[in-house]
Amino acid sequence: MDNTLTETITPNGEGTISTTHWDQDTKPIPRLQLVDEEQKFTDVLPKYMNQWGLGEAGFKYNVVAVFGSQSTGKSTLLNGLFGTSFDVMDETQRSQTTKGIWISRGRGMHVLVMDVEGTDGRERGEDQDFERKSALFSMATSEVIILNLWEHQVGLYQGANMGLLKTVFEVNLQLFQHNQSSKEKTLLLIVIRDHVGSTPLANLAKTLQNDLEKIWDGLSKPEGLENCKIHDYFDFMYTGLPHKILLPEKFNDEVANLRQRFNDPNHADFVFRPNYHKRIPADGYHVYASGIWDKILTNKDLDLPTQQELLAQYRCDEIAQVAFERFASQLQAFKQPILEKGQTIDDLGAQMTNLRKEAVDAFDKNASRYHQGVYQKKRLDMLTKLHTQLNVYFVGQLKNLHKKAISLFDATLKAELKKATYNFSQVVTDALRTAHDVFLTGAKEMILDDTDWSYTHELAILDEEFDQISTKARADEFKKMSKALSKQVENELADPISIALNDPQPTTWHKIIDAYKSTVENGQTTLIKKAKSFNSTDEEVEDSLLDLKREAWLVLRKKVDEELADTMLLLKLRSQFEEKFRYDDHGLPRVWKPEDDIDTYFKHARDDTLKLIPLFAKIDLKEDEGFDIESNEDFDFQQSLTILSEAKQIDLTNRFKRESDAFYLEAKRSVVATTAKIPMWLGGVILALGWNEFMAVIRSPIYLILFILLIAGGYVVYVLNLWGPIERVLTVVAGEVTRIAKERVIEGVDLIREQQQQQQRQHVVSSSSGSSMEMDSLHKEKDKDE
Ligand SMILES: Nc1nc2c(ncn2[C@@H]2O[C@H](COP(=O)(O)OP(=O)(O)OP(=O)(O)O)[C@@H](O)[C@H]2O)c(=O)[nH]1
Repeated sequence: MDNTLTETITPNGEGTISTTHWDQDTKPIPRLQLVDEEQKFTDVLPKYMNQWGLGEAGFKYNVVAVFGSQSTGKSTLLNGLFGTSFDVMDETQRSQTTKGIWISRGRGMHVLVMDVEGTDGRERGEDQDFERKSALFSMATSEVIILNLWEHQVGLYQGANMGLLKTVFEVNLQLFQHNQSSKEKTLLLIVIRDHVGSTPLANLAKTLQNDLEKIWDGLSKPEGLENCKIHDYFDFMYTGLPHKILLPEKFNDEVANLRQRFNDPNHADFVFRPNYHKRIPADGYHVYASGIWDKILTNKDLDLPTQQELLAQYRCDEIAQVAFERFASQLQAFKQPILEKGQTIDDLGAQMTNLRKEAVDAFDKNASRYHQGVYQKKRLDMLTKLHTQLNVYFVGQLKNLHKKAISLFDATLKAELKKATYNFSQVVTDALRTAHDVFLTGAKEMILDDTDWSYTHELAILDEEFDQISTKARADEFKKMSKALSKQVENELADPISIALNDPQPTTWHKIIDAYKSTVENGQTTLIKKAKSFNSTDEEVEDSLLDLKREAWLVLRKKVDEELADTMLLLKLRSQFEEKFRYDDHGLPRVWKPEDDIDTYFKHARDDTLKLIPLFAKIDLKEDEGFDIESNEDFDFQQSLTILSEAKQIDLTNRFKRESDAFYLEAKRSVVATTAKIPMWLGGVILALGWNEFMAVIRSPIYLILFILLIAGGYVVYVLNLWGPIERVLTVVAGEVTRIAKERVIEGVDLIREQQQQQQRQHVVSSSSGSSMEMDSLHKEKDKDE
């Protein structure tokens, strides 16, 4: 059988089967016992629905059930009408054939056909229980009920068929008692079998209709439905069929005609009107039908609309679950690792939209056919569930966008600030714009419709971080600038301070202060220029200028301290002193003569030099009246003016005095040296006394050669500067000789002592016993020796 049957949609929106496509529907159509003799509902209906090609039919299928007394040719009629293969009674047995409820599909049409066990069955005796249950089930699940009647039973108001009809009406009222506004109708197609024709069908129909209304009126109706009419719930159609056995051909022709009413939507008496449809999507039919049967079995109130709602809830949940599982599996493979690695996913928003659309479409496709209230609610639930899942990605991506924007901002700032020239505030503005764009573009792209997702909080945090980064960058740049300015100040101040302090004068400090002022002025000009690019406020600039002044002053102090460190200061004093003491007014070195008054010179020079100590001791602002630098808790200007403490000054004075004394002595000694010359006569005496020795040397060639060698050797030693090595060699040799000589002397002394001890031992042995006097003398001698 072709399961992919095409359908046409009728103007009323319902699908129906295009008969031209059913030509190949010739294979046997499987049938299924829906409810068995044990009143158990089948588990395999979904499988059969698929086999019949109705699994995906949605609303495009119809259901018809047949009702009637046992062995009234119901199965025969259904097989003839729908091409089904329900069991037909064997003429020879005449026993009940249809047990329970059977179902199959009509050949060439999307119609579920139910063959219901005949009523009044001998096999069941008086048990009317199953009749009621099967009627209830058929009414709840079918659009059209075929009622099978023998012609001769028409008018027999008290007959078995009338009991059956009463049951049908009663159960129908039960189905709608809880939802009285519902006007779902069922078509009762009454087929009069073995219609001979002597009584026109119309007359039979009229009689039957009267009977039916009588039955209806006689029903005890539920509360609220007391005045309802039979036509509120039922439409009626009547048809007659000739005797099958006696007029088989006519019977077949009429059955074929009757089939048209089920098959041709354009037929005037087409039975499957949309308002009869139970609105149960084909994929939920088994759940619905089994649920109804379950309710019937457990004797619970069977309320059709509630059943439909329950079915909708069940099926919508099922459909949502399938759609969600598919969505979840797609989502799982959806680059989660990328987000975990801190990277961003391109087009995440578009991809999430697609995934969501796919899931919602899958849900809508099947679930939209169910109860609309339930469907809409479940759809919202599903969307919430999808959004919860997707929100994880939204939040993850937002976090990574945040990181991306921060690192971009940071990197851009760093790169731009490395350049030789830049305008800080411009650099920050540009970097901020770029980073913002990256974040906002990514964040906006991810916001899905119908969500309350927002990135404003993240954006606020991001802005705060941008602010922190730019503030830090600004502070760093300012620090760098201050450092550069300090360096500049240091360089500019170094020479003037050094020069001024090496040539101490009363104006020394004035010169230094002047240098400080001009340096600070230069620095301030630079600072004001740069501060503009930092968008600094006047207050900030003011503070920075003050800082610069203090900074520069500290640099000045540092340089002064270096220049006036103890050794440096003593050096300066000594050079000043030497200048005055050792050089004359023309700057030439003084050669002291005995007549020079060294004491006076020395005193003047020393006193003048010592006067410099108080000059160096404190920065003098006499000539710079009003010069001041605002102090703060870390900086005390007045205190910074003192260079040398009192104690230090005394210490330096003493140390310098000691050093200067040396110059005095040296001067005195140089006078003595120039005065103590060797007198001329002494040369004459030496010449006279050494004349003979000189002549002896000159005359003796040996002496002369030795003398010349001695002189030459001495010259070589002098020229090659060998006196040092020679001296060391001589020292080593002398040391060695001394050592050897000492050893020899010790050896000699030991030998003599040994000989003496031997002699004494011989003397003691020969006198065998000596007097104590002798022993004493011996001991004394030994002690003496020792
Ligand atoms: N007189 C008469 N007999 C018929 C007609 N149609 C079928 N039969 C016979 O009636 C007998 C019962 O036919 P079924 O089709 O089995 O009747 P049924 O109502 O399905 O029987 P159960 O399923 O047992 O209730 C068979 O022997 C048929 O040949 C008919 O139109 N007129």
